[in-house]
Amino acid sequence: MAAAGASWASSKPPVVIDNGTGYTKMGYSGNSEPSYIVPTAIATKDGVRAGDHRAKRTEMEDLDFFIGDEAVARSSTHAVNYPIRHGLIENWDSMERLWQRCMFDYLRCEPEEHGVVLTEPPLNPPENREYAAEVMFETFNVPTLYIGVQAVLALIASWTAKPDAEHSLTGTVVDSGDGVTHVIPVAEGYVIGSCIKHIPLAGHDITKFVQQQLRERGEPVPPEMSMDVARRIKEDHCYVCKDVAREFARFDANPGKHFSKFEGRHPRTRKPWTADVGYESFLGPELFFNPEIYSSQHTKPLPQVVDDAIIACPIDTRRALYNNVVLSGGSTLFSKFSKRLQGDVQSIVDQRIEANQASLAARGHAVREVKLPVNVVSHPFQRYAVWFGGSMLAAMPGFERSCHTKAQYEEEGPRIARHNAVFSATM
Ligand SMILES: Nc1ncnc2c1ncn2[C@@H]1O[C@H](COP(=O)(O)OP(=O)(O)OP(=O)(O)O)[C@@H](O)[C@H]1O
Repeated sequence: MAAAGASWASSKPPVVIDNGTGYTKMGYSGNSEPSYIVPTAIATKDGVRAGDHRAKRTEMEDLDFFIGDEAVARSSTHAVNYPIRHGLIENWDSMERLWQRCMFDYLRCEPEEHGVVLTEPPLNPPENREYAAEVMFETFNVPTLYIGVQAVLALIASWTAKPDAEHSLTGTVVDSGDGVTHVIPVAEGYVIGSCIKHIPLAGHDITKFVQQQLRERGEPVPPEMSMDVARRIKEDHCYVCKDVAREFARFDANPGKHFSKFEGRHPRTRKPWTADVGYESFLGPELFFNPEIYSSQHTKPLPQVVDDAIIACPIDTRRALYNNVVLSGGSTLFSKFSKRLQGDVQSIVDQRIEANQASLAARGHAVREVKLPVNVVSHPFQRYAVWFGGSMLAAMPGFERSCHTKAQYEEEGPRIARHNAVFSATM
């Protein structure tokens, strides 16, 4: 929706906040990195949970609370709450408090002087957008608000991978963060909602898997540190291998060469300990490609899910969707992730083409060579691609015309946020 006659209410750069299930990225538009990445967590005084009802808000207002790493660190004295589940805001009171700290304490901005860009997951209910608008315009008094679709922002961020190429808003976004992995086809800036696929495996599951492997091997990691150590091992040591059977054989042939060490200190006694890091370094990310090693419920490999999503899309979009598979989110950062994904999706596509051609030939039809290239795009901003896409978008000339304004909100109410601005209006 273009804001007719809207003027850019402030010359100050818009604030961009991408709230993920695990981590919130926040900063100012035009920057290449968020100013802060903190856990999307809030800690309130023990026994007093962050209210589930807005009615409770006033009596909670003065209570002390913490967000981010400070909240996580207070898990023994406070009730820690994660207001976003599977990408969707579930606890609006907590979310409002989290935004309050983001703006006033982290970004140190006066929200009434900055436009705000928020992001939304695929299939976000319109009521959630209305609610976000209500909080932003009424509680924070922001002059303008834009709610960007995460997959579209991830596509914009991927332009940095090919600065000279034509900027495309058609592609398949593979977004894997902490809580969920989505495969989202986007055609000319519009998410093809009916073709989105998701798998219930993401970074948190890989961390749990690594933790389980360390535990089963009896590594001397203090139990209270085990989740954090598993996460650090995952982030620093894990990689995607080409062939899991061959990788096992390589390790077994020379364990001394392939096992590495992780050293730490006991949090209370300060006694040093050392753990071996072994098979989990390639088995962790293997969950994406062979999920049955972790879950008996979800067994479809990610490359197959990507292919299923694209095949479900209109035929005239498929070539472009295969040609621009874009990665987004922390759990796509494993070394060689893009290469394996590209190779595996390409194999699925090639096998299907071959089978089709064999069947045509068997029926006496002429067969011509068909090529359908799969291209997986990775880039340096993948970790916070959605945030970065929001930052780029909000710095584009004319962006303000796509924002909802305070004046519109006052005239029409929260329903102005039901529909997102047509993205191309800003380009
Ligand atoms: N270098 C890395 N290698 C592998 N995983 C990483 C790396 N850096 C961060 N991660 C993982 O990425 C995940 C966080 O990613 P991200 O911030 O994209 O998720 P989110 O936006 O909070 O979650 P969601 O997308 O599910 O809402 C965590 O599980 C984290 O451990």
